[in-house]
Amino acid sequence: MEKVAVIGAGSWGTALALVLADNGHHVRLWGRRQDQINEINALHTNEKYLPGVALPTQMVGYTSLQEAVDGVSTLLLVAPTKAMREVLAELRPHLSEAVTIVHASKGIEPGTYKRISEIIAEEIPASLRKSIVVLSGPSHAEEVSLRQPTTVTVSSENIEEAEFVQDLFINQAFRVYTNPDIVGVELGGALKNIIALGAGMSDGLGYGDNAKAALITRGLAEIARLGTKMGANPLTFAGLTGIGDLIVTCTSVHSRNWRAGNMLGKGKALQAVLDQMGMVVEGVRTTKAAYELAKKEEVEMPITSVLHDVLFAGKDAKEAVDELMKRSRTHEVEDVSSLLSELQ
Ligand SMILES: NC(=O)C1=CN([C@@H]2O[C@H](COP(=O)(O)OP(=O)(O)OC[C@H]3O[C@@H](n4cnc5c(N)ncnc54)[C@H](OP(=O)(O)O)[C@@H]3O)[C@@H](O)[C@H]2O)C=CC1
Ligand SMILES: O=C(CO)COP(=O)(O)O
Repeated sequence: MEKVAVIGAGSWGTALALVLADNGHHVRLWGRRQDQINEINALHTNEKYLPGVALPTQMVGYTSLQEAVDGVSTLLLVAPTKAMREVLAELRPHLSEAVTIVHASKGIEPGTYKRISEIIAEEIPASLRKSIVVLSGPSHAEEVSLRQPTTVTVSSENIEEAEFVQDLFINQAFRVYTNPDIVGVELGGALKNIIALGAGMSDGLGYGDNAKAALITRGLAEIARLGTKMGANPLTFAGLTGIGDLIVTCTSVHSRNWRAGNMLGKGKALQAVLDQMGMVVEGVRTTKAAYELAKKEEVEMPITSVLHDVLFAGKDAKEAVDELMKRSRTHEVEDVSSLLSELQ
């Protein structure tokens, strides 16, 4: 059995800690608020983030990073993307030997356009890490904590380390696959949150299932377009961390991105929505990062582009949909359009 420190005691960190504890591992869950950690240790609950869920008694909460990481073989990072660098910088002095570093967060850093594995590689020296492994896929914490059937993918440049992490997590309710395409796995997980905001917005505007199916399908097309430009395997977007996560986030009431989009579609202002959510809505920052990255890389991302304008430039949500519908006609499959333009 392994000693694992889970860094981030929000919904997802707590749910993943529960999977590890179910598998018999020694789990330390780090959070920054003493009241929350007292609750986890005394009452074995985390009511703010996973209401009604009884946590295993062998899961121990810490507010000291030093104590949480002392002697562990594996770190699981589950902080919001915007806090990742700060958490890693705080963590670094407490690491004395190389550990396996897993992350399960979903985002891209605005300004640098770095994926989280790239941020980890920058912040933690190579001598202190055995490998960096990404865990991603269609997996809402609320369902994982009820042990409902869930599938995810782990990805690393080091296949043995990916398999080590697969073995840490896999159980009857939580099935884990491996995929060597770390770029595709991370980008699929991050970019689907943009489309989920759009799907929520479409529902909030009162549009139906046709519109949502269009957003999911054309959303996947633009995710794959940017992803392949950044070096991903296009087939990854047909898998759990691509279409799988896109479906769950665009259609589940558990999705914070969908819920935030829904409120925006009903006319609420962005800041009011974020204040009301009280949980991380990664899609907002990721929209900004992806919009800028797509411009830089000259990749067409029409849905991301109009969402960017709704979130950050005051565009009306209904007008954004009209704009998407009025775009000039095109082929659905890009290879066809490039072939035709070559023939012309
Ligand atoms: N929830 C889910 O089902 C899933 C989430 N994810 C991803 O996991 C990541 C974390 O999300 P999730 O757990 O849901 O988020 P939550 O909103 O549930 O919790 C956020 C957690 O991060 C902590 N936090 C916030 N800011 C900082 C900071 N500056 N330094 C340290 N800790 C901080 C919060 O602490 P505090 O309470 O003290 O504010 C809280 O513990 C995201 O990238 C998300 O996309 C991926 C798959 C599923
Ligand atoms: O990534 C997730 C499910 O796979 C969680 O999505 P939300 O952050 O929108 O809740």
